[in-house]
Amino acid sequence: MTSLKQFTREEVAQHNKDGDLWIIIDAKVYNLSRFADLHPGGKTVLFGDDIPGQDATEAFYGLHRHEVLERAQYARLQVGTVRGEQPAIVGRVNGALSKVPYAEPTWLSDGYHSPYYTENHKRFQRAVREFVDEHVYADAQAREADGKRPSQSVFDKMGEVNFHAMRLGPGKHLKGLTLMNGIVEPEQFDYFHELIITQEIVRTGNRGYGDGMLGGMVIGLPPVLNFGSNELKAEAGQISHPYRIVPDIFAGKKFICLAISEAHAGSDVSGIQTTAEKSPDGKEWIINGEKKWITNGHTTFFFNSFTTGCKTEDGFTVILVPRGEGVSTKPIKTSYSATAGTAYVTFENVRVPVENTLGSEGGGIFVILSNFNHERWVMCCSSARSQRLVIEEVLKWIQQRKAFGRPLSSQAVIRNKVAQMIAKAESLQAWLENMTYQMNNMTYKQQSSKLAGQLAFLKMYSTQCAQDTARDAVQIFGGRGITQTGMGRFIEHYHRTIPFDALLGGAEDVLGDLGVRQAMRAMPKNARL
Ligand code: HEM
Repeated sequence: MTSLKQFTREEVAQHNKDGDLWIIIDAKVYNLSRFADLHPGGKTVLFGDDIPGQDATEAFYGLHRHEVLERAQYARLQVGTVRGEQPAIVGRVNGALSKVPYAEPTWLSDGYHSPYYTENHKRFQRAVREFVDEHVYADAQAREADGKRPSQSVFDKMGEVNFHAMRLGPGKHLKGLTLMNGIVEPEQFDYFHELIITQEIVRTGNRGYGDGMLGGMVIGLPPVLNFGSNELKAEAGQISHPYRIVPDIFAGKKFICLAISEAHAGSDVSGIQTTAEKSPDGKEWIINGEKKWITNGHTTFFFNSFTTGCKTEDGFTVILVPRGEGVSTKPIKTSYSATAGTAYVTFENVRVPVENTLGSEGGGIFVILSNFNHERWVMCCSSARSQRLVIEEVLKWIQQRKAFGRPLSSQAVIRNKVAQMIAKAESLQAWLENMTYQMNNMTYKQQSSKLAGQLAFLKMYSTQCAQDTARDAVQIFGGRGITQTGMGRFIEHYHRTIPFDALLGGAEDVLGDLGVRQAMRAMPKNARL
């Protein structure tokens, strides 16, 4: 910036015609003379009232995100600054907390208090935010745009600080690992640390990328950790055996996903038609069938494994199937996001050792159910945080966008919609933190009996709120809320991808029903009005 020239406003005003066009945006002087013909918004708009040679700050921010000016090809249009003036508008600052009201949960907002978070959680949050902003954010924007899987370099970087391992929550799997460069000890790592990790990833604003970022591992690996043999998991360091997958998965070198649903079976696991039969010598499973809607099934095609639900002689059995002969995947086009790698997975006479069985033969339902509470809680963490991101986008938009000569925020109907969004996001986070505190203080068994209903309700309510918020945000952003580039790009993505949350991990109605049935079971039989 020091080499940039300074101009008076009068000097800038001389450049006001076709072929010699300058404008001022936030005290910065831009030469648009050659760019005018290439401007994505057209040439004529650049010659509208009070634009050529003038201060176009307000007009610019009514039509563009700040990030436009940060892109290299546009940043170089800046030729100087206005003498005696300083740019005041701040864009995204890596690692920083947002100053926009309600953009951060209260525990990260100035002057608020929380009984839940320790100094260690705060330090951890700062480190994770810096990490995500520095190493993940840009990749999330680029991959969501081109529909490819998250870049291997990002998986590798995350592996270096054991990010992938931490996404599975507290537990034995963390033993001996250095977490986030040693900020938190493995024994100290709790569900609030995990909540922080999940909520910070969500801030990239790309829901599909979030799932592409090993969503399949978060649901596919716990059955291996909890029910796989030691031989199958292998200790750190012994990574050469093809089935010893855990250390490689934590390093971001191998991948895993959960392969349960099929064309005939979603919530209704008993409808599964993929079969696993024993070979004549009893040493191998021979697997045949087709799985559908498998998150990460396609994009994590290198060295991946499938935690697969199969129909066996004894009922339903879960088997770890490494990619190999007879396994093929192909992408499914959904309204969601190609980055998530949603796939068909076909098994044709695939042979795996019987040692790859997870849990007991016929005991697959238990293996799958044992995962549900954690999976739903993770989804609540991400849903509560992504709603806050929408609020931040909306608050900025209604401040900078003018309609009928006034900012959108001057319309009571708009303020009312925003009020609903904020009330929902705040109540979700408060409930979520309560649940997280309970998880930290309950045994696994207590969690199963006491939290299944609560988490079912929380997940149901999170996705109901999310859909209301998405719909209202689109109304507020208008056409830009359905446009994949430009000012409403996060809103468009959110609105398009949010129905997915309401289906995965239990559809809303099923979850509500589960919670009430559990409550009825716990009713004192002698209770009367
Ligand atoms: C440094 C100066 C500018 C740059 C680099 C720039 C760049 C861009 C870009 C990249 C877009 C496409 C946005 C998208 O992704 O959808 C765009 C759209 C547009 N720009 Fe500019 N622009 C500049 C100045 C202006 C000015 C001064 C005006 C006039 C008020 C203007 C009016 C528009 C309009 C009307 C659109 C279409 C917006 C929409 O459909 O939502 N631009 N501009």
